[in-house]
Amino acid sequence: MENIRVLVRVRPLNYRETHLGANSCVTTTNNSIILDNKKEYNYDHVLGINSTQEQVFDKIGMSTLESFLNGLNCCIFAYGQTGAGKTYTMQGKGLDDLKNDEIHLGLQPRLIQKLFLDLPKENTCSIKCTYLEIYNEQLIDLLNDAKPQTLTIREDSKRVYVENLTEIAVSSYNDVLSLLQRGINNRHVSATQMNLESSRSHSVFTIQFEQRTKGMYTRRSKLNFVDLAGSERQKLTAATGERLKEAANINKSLTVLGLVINSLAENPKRFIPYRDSKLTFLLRESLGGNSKTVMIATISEASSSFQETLGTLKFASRAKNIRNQAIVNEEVGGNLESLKAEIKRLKNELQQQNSNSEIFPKKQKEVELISQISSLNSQLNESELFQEQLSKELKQMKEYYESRIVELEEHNEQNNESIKIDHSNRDLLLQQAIEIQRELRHKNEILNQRILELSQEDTILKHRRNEQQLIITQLEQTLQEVQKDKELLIAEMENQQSIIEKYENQLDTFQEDKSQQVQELENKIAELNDQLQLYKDQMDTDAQTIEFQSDEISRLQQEIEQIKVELENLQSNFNSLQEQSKDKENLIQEQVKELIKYRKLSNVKSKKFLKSLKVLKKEKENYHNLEIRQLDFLQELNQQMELEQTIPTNQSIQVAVKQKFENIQNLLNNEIQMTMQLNKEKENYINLYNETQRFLDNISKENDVLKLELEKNKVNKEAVQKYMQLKDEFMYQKEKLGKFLDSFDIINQKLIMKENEIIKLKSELKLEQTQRAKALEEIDKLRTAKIELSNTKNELQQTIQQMQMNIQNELDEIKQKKLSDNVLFLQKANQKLNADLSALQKCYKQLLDEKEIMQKKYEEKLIYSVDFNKMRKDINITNQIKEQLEKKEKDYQSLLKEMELLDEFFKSINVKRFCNSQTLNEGSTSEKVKQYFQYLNQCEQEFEFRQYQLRTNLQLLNIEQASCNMIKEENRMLKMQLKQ
Ligand SMILES: Nc1ncnc2c1ncn2[C@@H]1O[C@H](COP(=O)(O)OP(=O)(O)OP(=O)(O)O)[C@@H](O)[C@H]1O
Repeated sequence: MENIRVLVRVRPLNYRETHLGANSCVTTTNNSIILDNKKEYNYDHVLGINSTQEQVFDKIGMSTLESFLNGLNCCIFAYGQTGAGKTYTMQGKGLDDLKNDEIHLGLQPRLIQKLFLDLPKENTCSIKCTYLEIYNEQLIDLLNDAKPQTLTIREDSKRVYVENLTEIAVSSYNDVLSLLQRGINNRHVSATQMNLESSRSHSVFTIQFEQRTKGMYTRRSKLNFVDLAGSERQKLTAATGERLKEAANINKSLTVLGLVINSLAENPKRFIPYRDSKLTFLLRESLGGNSKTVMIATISEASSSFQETLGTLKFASRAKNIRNQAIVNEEVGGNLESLKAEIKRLKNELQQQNSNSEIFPKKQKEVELISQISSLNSQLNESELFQEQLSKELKQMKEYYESRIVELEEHNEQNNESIKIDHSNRDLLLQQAIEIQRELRHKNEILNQRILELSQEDTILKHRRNEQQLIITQLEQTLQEVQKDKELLIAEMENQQSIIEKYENQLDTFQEDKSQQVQELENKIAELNDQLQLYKDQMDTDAQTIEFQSDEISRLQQEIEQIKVELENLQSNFNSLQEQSKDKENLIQEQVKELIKYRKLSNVKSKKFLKSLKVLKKEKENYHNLEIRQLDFLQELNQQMELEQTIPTNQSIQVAVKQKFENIQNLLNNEIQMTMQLNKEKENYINLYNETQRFLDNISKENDVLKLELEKNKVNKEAVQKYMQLKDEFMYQKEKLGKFLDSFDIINQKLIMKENEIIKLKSELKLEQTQRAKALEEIDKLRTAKIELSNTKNELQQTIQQMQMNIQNELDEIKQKKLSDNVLFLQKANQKLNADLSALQKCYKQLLDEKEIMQKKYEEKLIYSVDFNKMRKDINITNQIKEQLEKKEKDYQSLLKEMELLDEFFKSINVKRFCNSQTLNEGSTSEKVKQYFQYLNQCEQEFEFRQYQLRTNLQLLNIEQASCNMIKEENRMLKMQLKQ
């Protein structure tokens, strides 16, 4: 019996407590705590605020591990106020996110790490883990990610267990760590005012350790790590709603735990209310049962938590008084019922496994099944060997007893013979024979019984062997199914791998295509960009030209405007000139009228002129000169006319001027005619001459005017020319403008076309860009898909690798380590067995030799009793003899009496002989007495000789017995070796 060990750990003030102005209210020594109220509490271990995780492991981890490995059930549970450091002490910090710092590594991972380091080298053990939590009085499997279902606690004659709880076989520290992380992630944790990551449930992580010791002995031990939810005051935690319900349930189960601990501490024999809560029911063995239990009580040094600390310390003190009795859980394997139960359990597991789609546990189950099958196989092999050994033993014993019977028969016969031979000693021999016969009968009975027992054992063993064979075939079938499953899985995996490879190839080709497409698109885009650039450049130059041309247009428009203004001016000038020419026309008309008047007047005057012709004759020369001058003037006029005709003037002016000049010419012709007439009338016309002179003066004046007019006309002509030039220029510019406008339109159209093209290209580009974006998206998607695929592939590969590793490692390690290694082990064992077998064979040979010797002996002895039946017959005969002997016994009895009488007589005779010898010596002996004495002496010698013979026979028997014992010992040794 051993008390629960208690370790108290004090947590330093945290930020919140410091912030709220709390002080330390705890003083610690190595194994005591002194509170502010000066009360001292003593425990097995006390760790102060500066304690490390390593110290916790050193204090309780090492010893617990040692006990656990030695086959004792162990339990470590952490109790304390919420936020006092239970989880920190048990698990450590950051265990759930793989960032675990070595320093903060808790007791649990440290112990597991050490466990795998300390495991026995021979592959004779298996480790399984379970992880559950009790949340709101419901049991939840933390290792079953698929469907969180509540579990039920069951109890059988041996143990309390949780039905359908996931058990996972582990082979390394990392395996356990990942299970822990898996469970921690599934656990109910919430933030409360007291702790940001407060455990809202009690968690129980169990490691089951099974170790096969020598032969068929199996040690099974369990190690529970119980991280209790924190005891808390609702006021302090300010819990409401769901948190309040959780807190109520936590406090309720902790109260029951307290009651159980109180009851156990006070009187463990009275009723203990284990069943009042799931926690206490589950931990029944750890509290007052078959377990080495350690309690870790965590407290805060804060004065604000004084009441909670006091409560925890009192609780720990009570727990310290609980006494447990841990025993090594070792049992002999190979029990048929247990094997059957195991097979049933395995079948159930297999069924469960089949219904379970998860590959990993399936594999584990498979591995477990294989290992269990192999262990069953080995057990069966062992039992077979054992059976073989037993049958050998039986055979040997049979042989031995047969030989013994023969020997005894021989003895009997010898005795009988000796009885026959020596009638005189027959009574003695008869007695010996009776004894030997009795012994023989007894031994025979024993032998028969043993034979019966052995045959019964044999039938049982055969039956058992058949059953085991059946189990093995069933298991082999299961194994085959499992292997088929495995093959199917492998095929599926290979299929998946090929699909993945196919996908990968497709992806690669698709990627290549896409990258080619992208490349093409990029090239096209680059080309389009170049074209666009070119168009842009062209557009820029076009825009520049347009700008320039628009400048030019505006300049030309300005010029046109100016020309228009000038034209308007010219038009107005022209209009004024027209008006002037009209005026001149009127003037010429007036002059023509005047001329007509003047002609009338001259007609009138001609008469007068004729009269004065004579006067005129004189003046003829002058007139002739005048005529020449007039001709010159006419020529000049004609020239002017011609000139005027060449000048594109107003038609009406020209016509008017022409008419005027024609008129003037006609007039002049008329005048010439008239002059001619006047020549005749020259003299008459001298006056007229004067008048004409005046007229001519007038005409010269008019000519001057006309000259001026002509000059003016010249100016007009220049203006007209300029106008025409300007017009031409205008027309040219207009034409140019038109052309330019046409080209502008063409350019515009081109530009529009280009713009359309650009828009088209832009839309194409956009399309391409969207396509490209889509393609890029697709590529991205594909990349992500590829990454996902590659991740999946990697995962799958990892899973495959892991599975393969698991299969290889666990099939090659467990199957080939446990199976292969077991097989190896078995092979080794087989080799050993073979060696043993060869040794046995040698022994067997030896035994055979011995048997041969024995047989020889037997044969030798068969000379005496040919066979067992004969021997039996002999026995019957012996029995008959016995009967005879019994008859003779009576005679013998009477003889004995006679002997006694004789003895007495001998004694008396001896006395007498002594006396007589003395008397003989004295020379007074009769011859008859002497002879009688001689005979007696002979009988005595004979008797002694028989006695000696019997003694030697007895010694021989003892030697035989010793050799038998030796053989037995050897057999036992061999059996032991076989068992090993
Ligand atoms: N000995 C210690 N040294 C330093 N920090 C500690 C110690 N013990 C606990 N802590 C810190 O205190 C906080 C609360 O600890 P923890 O979660 O282990 O408390 P708990 O008792 O498990 O609480 P609950 O019952 O609410 O789950 C954590 O941040 C932890 O790191």
